[in-house]
Amino acid sequence: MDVMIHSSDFLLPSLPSSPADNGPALKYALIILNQRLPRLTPLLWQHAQLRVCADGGANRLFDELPQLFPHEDDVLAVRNKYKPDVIKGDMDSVREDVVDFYKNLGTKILDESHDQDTTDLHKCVVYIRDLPHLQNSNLCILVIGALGGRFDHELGNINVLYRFSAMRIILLNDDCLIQLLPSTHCHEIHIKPSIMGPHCGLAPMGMPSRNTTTTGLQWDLSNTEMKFGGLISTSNIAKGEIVTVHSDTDLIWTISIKKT
Ligand SMILES: Nc1ncnc2c1ncn2[C@@H]1O[C@H](COP(=O)(O)OP(=O)(O)OP(=O)(O)O)[C@@H](O)[C@H]1O
Ligand SMILES: Cc1ncc(C[n+]2csc(CCO)c2C)c(N)n1
Repeated sequence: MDVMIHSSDFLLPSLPSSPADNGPALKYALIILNQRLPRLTPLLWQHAQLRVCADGGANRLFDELPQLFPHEDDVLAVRNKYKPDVIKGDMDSVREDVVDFYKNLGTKILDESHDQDTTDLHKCVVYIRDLPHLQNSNLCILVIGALGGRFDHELGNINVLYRFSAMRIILLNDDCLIQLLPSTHCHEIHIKPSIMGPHCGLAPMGMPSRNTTTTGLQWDLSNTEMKFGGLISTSNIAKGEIVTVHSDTDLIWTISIKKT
């Protein structure tokens, strides 16, 4: 079975010119959801080649991004600099003045109000997935605003990880990140202890796992069964710089991000 390598290079001030630890050279896309912008936003924005706002996520960019630059008194200059490539969703939350502002800067506005069966995050992931110039590239989608807040939204956001399990998608805020580890691969997770960890967790959310094995954790699993209603791994500790995971089912992996 192939090994999938996971790095957290996107949390570094600048992306390394060659990928760390034999991992693939990844390109990043950023999706901004409708919750308070994390302090990490400017860093992730800088690393991304494509920036997409999900519906009301555009209000957050417009209203809150200037607040992340308190020493910059030209609010308009900040807004002009941080122009999203696309705003997509059912458009029931983004304000008209915000749409007009970004439309004038050249942002693509994609109104999918006819679709009331998929979430705005789902719609944005489909947009990125179907972009011809990004196909076959090693793309990782970073999603901010997905954790905390309304629990139905959180469930919907996690469900997107399962629906697009072949894509690399990472949900993150200032405190932690979460991602799916598909059972199609063995996983090697590279951890930079100066910026993340040690607290971490591993859980099957779709279906029980009959067999999960890990290395590099304080409480490793060895052909262990995990299920909701039984054992799941929370408040675990990543001991070193590499954690490996192998399981018969897709698992949710989470690790804390350090305050810098
Ligand atoms: N409180 C929240 N908690 C977690 N995620 C959220 C929350 N609010 C919004 N989101 C995320 O941001 C996206 C855009 O949210 P927005 O408020 O613009 O639209 P919505 O009408 O509430 O969402 P949707 O149309 O997807 O049901 C949502 O699809 C969801 O992924
Ligand atoms: C079983 C079921 N539950 C809820 C919704 C409603 N819904 C799901 S996603 C979404 C947001 C559209 O942007 C809305 C309104 C549905 N369609 N089907």
